[in-house]
Amino acid sequence: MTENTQRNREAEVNLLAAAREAQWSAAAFMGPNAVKVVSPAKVNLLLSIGARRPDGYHDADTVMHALALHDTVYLRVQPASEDEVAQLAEQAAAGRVDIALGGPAGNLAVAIDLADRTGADLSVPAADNLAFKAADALARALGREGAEIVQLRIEKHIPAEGGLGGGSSNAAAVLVGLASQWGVSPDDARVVATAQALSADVAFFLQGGCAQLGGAGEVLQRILEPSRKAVVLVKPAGGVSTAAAYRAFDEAPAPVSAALLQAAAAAASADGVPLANNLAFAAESLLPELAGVRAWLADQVGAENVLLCGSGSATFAVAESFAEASRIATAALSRGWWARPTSFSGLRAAVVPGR
Ligand SMILES: C[C@@](CO)(OP(=O)(O)O)[C@H](O)COP(=O)(O)OP(=O)(O)OC[C@H]1O[C@@H](n2ccc(N)nc2=O)[C@H](O)[C@@H]1O
Ligand SMILES: Nc1ncnc2c1ncn2[C@@H]1O[C@H](COP(=O)(O)OP(=O)(O)O)[C@@H](O)[C@H]1O
Repeated sequence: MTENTQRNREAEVNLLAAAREAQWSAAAFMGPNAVKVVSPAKVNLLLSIGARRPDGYHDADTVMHALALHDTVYLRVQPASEDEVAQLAEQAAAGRVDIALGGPAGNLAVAIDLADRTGADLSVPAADNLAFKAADALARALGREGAEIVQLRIEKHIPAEGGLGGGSSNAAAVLVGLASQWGVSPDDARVVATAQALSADVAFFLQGGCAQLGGAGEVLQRILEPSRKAVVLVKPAGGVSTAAAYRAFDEAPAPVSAALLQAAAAAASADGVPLANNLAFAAESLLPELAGVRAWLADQVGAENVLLCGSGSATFAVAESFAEASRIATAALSRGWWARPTSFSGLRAAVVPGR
């Protein structure tokens, strides 16, 4: 190969890399076909798991609260020809691109760029991403049979397997983003039913703020006044799988006391809800380091209440102020844990207006 041919080949490769990069750049997500969607984290102020049902799920009475900590989902929808989608399907089947095919007629091609900013380097194949499952389910629910390409860029600040609901929140963000692109209200009954069918946490993120949910955790019961307090989150390196936590729970189920449930039911605002989580014991049996995190947080000056986030592995403490939350987070980081100061918020999965 001559020096010139070599240089041309390198230039070609660089151009290809630049074109690929440009496809995911911020500019690619501007314009009428694109939206930016905020995708918040949650904690469960109350998580009261009950009996295992015949369908394998458990009854759940929970009060969830959105946090200011959030992922950002950029979403672009492009009409395409059937040939284009068929070509993408062929390339995906050959393993050349990571694109998932969904919709009622395999007509929806979904490409996902997951940019993990939590330091964990999360990697999920497009077909397994909850964001794809949401796009697929909504396209089916709305009977959208036309060929379309959906491009998603998910900037993750919420650590996975933390009990912070990041994946579910991304799914809710995709429902809301696609609904806006497809001319449907986010409160449309088909969007709500799709969220509920996906999971309890997805259903919550359509509502956001502070809410009490029943059923298996997907049935909205009532809305509570959100808290304005600061929160510190601490998570050790390991995660807890939600399904594994529920399995461990079944080996030693212990109910939340009736008095506590009554106090939660009587609370009109988030600040009046007593903290409780009867999945915590099961999660600690799976990841014993969690007991150490809990004890350490409870010892910190300025940390008022300490509780495991859902099925773990993050733990939260309500802090006296954002400054206190930041100070505790810094101390936790120096112990090698992931930690963030944040606050309770009234956020829900919602399109950011005016872009
Ligand atoms: C525990 C909670 C608290 O909000 O969430 P995380 O803390 O994991 O985020 C929820 O109950 C989780 O909700 P979500 O994460 O949406 O669960 P799903 O994907 O529907 O279920 C994952 C698995 O958990 C088990 N599961 C979930 C919910 C439920 N009420 N009973 C169950 O037994 C099932 O084994 C299921 O296969
Ligand atoms: N968009 C996504 N973001 C994070 N995790 C996802 C996503 N899609 C699928 N997952 C998978 O779901 C698992 C649990 O994710 P997540 O919802 O963040 O945890 P949790 O239920 O503990 O809050 C991850 O380990 C990952 O494999």
